Amino acid sequence: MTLNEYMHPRNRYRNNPSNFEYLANKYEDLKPYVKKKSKGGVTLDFRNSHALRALTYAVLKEDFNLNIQLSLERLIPRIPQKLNYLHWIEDLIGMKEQAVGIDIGGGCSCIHALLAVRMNPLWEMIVSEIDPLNVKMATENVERNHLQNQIKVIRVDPTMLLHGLLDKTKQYDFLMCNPPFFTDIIEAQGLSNTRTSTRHQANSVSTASDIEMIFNQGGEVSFVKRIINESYSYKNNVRLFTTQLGKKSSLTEIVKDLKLMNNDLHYITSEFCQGHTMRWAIAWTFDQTYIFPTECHSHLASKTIKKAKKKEAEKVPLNWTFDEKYSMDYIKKYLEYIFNELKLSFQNISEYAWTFDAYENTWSHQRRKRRHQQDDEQTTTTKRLKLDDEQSMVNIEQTSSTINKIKICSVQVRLQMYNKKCTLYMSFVDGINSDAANQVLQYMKNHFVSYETKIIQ
Ligand SMILES: C[S@@+](CC[C@H](N)C(=O)[O-])C[C@H]1O[C@@H](n2cnc3c(N)ncnc32)[C@H](O)[C@@H]1O
Repeated sequence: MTLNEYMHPRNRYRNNPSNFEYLANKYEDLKPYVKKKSKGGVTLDFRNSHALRALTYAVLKEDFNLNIQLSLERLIPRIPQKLNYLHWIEDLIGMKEQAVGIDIGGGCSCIHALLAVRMNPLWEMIVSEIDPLNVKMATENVERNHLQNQIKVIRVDPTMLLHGLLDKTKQYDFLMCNPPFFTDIIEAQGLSNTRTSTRHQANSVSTASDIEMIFNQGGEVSFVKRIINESYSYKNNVRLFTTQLGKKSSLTEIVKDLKLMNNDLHYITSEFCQGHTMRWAIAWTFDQTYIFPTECHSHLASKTIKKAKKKEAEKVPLNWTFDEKYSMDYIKKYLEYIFNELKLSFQNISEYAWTFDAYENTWSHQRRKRRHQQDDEQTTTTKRLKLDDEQSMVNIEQTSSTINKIKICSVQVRLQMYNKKCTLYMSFVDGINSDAANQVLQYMKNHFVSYETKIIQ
């Protein structure tokens, strides 16, 4: 079973895998490795490291205008899987146009940082690495693409992770990491329990060196636990910490630990799928005002893919994309205008994200409601006049307002900029009317033009 349909929705290879034949005709170095199949079409031997490297070169040049050099003695990155991780980060940080990120262990390719800044031209990346060859090649790859103003490759000591790399006077939007996966050479060679005996041979070659694959003080679990421990010292500097994991068992172990910790960090987990490969991921933050976007949560359970997918479909946030001419700030003003107009009790959770609670339906049948409201106001005035003498008005009003406090809905609202267009996302969180977010969105759409006219006048 291929997992491509579970790739990130913005992953350009999700419905459009690389065309090997086209690439082979265009890129001479790839040509020798692309073979015609007897039944038509072409194939590439993923177990041949030369073929894998030539394909990576071709894909990066063709789709990202990136020229890189890779060593056959080091990890050759799989681009579609890297995109899954990066798009997830883009979602986590709210599609920020400007961001500063950190990549722990950039490898010789420096792939996370190169793709990150290619897709987000205003981002900056700080990349750490312990392996001298990787540092040299990563630096050259950055220079080869003239991205040294945006990407800094820093050689660190193997005992260092965050301490000594991060600057406590600076702010970073995210941290990412693809840690060395294995505990020792036995595990790295697949001789221990990472693959069960019933699983077939890996579909592609691994060119990773020992230094890249092995963290001999406990593999990726220990590596990530160390990052988590050190992250406490930078809770006010880094908004979102993330890491990828090569094994599901590592995720289970780390989550078990996090649950036991009585701490002020909150986290989510997710999976990245591509071809026959799955990777796992975890994101955590100490920012109590931050709400993880719904689409970033884990959405796959290997054995119940269909069920999970259906559930996920129900959770997909409503969205509304605006014309390029509307800035995020304009839409922000509009939203806050609507929240006030509909008397929704709202709270900013970040610059472009809110939650609102509604305790009465103020968006449907507005005219009738307004008439009712006027009637009610008249009755209240009469009551007030009658009761003023008895000094009991306050009590009555307080009692009736608490009696009516049944929550219709809590809704999460976010704005994100992508390709110069602002998109509004709304997700129903809880309450008695699960369609309420949809109804409010409809109200917003219906009143957008009249708001614009009002503003222009
Ligand atoms: C699995 S590789 C990931 C390479 C690349 N980011 C990728 O995804 O293809 C892990 C990398 O982390 C580096 N590394 C190991 N310990 C490190 C440390 N303490 N600080 C920074 N990098 C480290 C290794 O040299 C290796 O290049």
